[in-house]
Amino acid sequence: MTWLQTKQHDNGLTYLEVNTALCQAKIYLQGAQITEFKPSNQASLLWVSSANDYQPGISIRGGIPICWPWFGQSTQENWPAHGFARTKLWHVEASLLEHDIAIITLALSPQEFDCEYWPYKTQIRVKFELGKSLRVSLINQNLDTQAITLTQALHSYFPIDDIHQLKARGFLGSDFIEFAKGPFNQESDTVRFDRETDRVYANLPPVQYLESTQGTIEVRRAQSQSAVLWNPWIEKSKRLSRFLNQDYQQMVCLEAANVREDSITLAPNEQHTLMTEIRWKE
Ligand SMILES: O=P(O)(O)OC[C@H]1O[C@H](O)[C@H](O)[C@@H](O)[C@@H]1O
Repeated sequence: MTWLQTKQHDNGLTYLEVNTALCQAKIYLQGAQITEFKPSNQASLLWVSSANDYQPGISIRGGIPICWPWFGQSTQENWPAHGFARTKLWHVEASLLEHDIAIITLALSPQEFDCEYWPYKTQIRVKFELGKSLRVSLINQNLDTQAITLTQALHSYFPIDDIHQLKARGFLGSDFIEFAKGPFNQESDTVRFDRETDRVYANLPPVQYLESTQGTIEVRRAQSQSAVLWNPWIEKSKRLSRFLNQDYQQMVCLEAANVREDSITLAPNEQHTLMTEIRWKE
């Protein structure tokens, strides 16, 4: 059996299935969204809601949605939250297996760019490196004649056996904004969860740990000046699409990002790569 297969979900979405000596994974072409990553002999490292219905044109609730070229709500009324890249159809630009590491690059074709939202010539690619760890790089290049400014996030959803027991570590010394208030100084290294949490962190160290009874997930970021930590808790869970009321108990998002004051400005021809790498801590 080949290590890479192209398959189709019953609802029509195309995905890549990866099976190597080191891991199994699924990557949807819509949104360049990885929904499954399981290192061999270890548990899954990504969470997807069982309420998800994999419909064309609708972002999948889980895995790693790509938020681009803006994060959160747009300043423009009625523009989609988290940009347009997460619902567009990407194509496979390259795939190879090197020392058992699967390397797959997806790109967004120029015709998939929505000129209403983004009238600039830009190239974006997502490179997945799948081994014992998962590395995701969002590569932005400005092909325009003017500078462009964008915000972005790799919106990773992680599986947690019980949110009440979770200790998210590695936050000491950072600052965060929450619900339009702050910045607050993060005074302890560990964050615990007992309410809706929706923080944008700045000055955060490059590695955090999600420690729960099933193990510790290590989350690394590079060229990421911000990170978002999110759990919708009880009330917001009821309003979220493709999300069960009790799903908040089993997930947390820790997102490698460049948002708010940490937006990225690219001069003509300039390139920027946002990266996150996740693994089970040995
Ligand atoms: O429902 P979505 O558009 O996918 O957004 C899901 C969540 O994304 C981020 O983590 C934001 O900080 C949250 O405020 C938002 O609720």
